[in-house]
Amino acid sequence: MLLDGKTVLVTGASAGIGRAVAIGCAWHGANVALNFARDVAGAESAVAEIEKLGRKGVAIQGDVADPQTAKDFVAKAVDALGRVDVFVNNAGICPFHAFLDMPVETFERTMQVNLHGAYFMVQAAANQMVEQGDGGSIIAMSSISALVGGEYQTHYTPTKAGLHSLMQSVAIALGKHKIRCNSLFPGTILTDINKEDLADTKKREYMEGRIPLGRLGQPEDLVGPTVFLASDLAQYVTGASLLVDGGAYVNLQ
Ligand SMILES: NC(=O)C1=CN([C@@H]2O[C@H](COP(=O)(O)OP(=O)(O)OC[C@H]3O[C@@H](n4cnc5c(N)ncnc54)[C@H](OP(=O)(O)O)[C@@H]3O)[C@@H](O)[C@H]2O)C=CC1
Ligand SMILES: C[C@H](O)[C@@H]1OC(=O)[C@H](O)[C@@H]1O
Repeated sequence: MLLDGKTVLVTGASAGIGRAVAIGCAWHGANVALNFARDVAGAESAVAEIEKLGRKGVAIQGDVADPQTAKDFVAKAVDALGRVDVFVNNAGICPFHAFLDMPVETFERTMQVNLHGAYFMVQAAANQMVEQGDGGSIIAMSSISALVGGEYQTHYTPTKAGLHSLMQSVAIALGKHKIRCNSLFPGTILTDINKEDLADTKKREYMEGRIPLGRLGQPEDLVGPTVFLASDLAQYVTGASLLVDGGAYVNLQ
């Protein structure tokens, strides 16, 4: 199995993409520690799924916007599972809002969760990998939004571009430690984050119509790309990004 014997940490894994990726990594052989903020039942059921696959799973609660959460998550994951081979920075929010009257708190919270939180999480995971001395893989759940704009996402798209920029810089900083750092760029994936936005049938049909593969994404669509970047199949891939969008980005006209 591609992730046999590896320990994977995933942030924001009580629901959506993070949950699918955590369970998917276990399916491919990994033990998994998952971070979440509020959804205890979601996190516990993800651990139950991981254990059903015969792997170890542990759920650790913490708000990634607090820099201390990063140190605590990595320390508790190492206590429970022994080490960190793969770190998936996935936790994120996207409270859709117009630009001209964006509340300061919405802007700041989005930055703190999506970008500041990622910075300290990646730093904590990288320090653990450096201490272990045998490399690792860091994967950021960035977005197609790192490449394109969104009218109601002016606070969000910069966090996704920033996340990819962080991966590019840490790929250089951590290369000497054999730690690879890459970004995934999901397109529109059906999860709670956009449930309300896509409840608008006209918008949903427009979005679907833009996708050459003919459908919006499901959280499970991110499992294969994550496992690839996590595994030794990607041993010479670092500082890279991979679009997982059914072809939406290239469909201009
Ligand atoms: N869905 C999409 O179309 C796309 C999503 N992405 C990115 O993928 C990632 C996952 O999104 P998605 O699965 O759709 O979203 P969901 O809303 O379905 O899930 C978000 C997850 O993040 C957790 N989370 C939210 N805030 C925090 C926090 N402060 N600290 C720790 N955990 C937190 C939630 O946990 P809890 O509920 O327990 O708080 C939940 O487990 C995000 O970074 C998003 O930007 C990128 C491109 C497209
Ligand atoms: C939440 C949105 O539906 C989703 O988030 C992203 O990053 C994608 O670009 C979509 O806009």
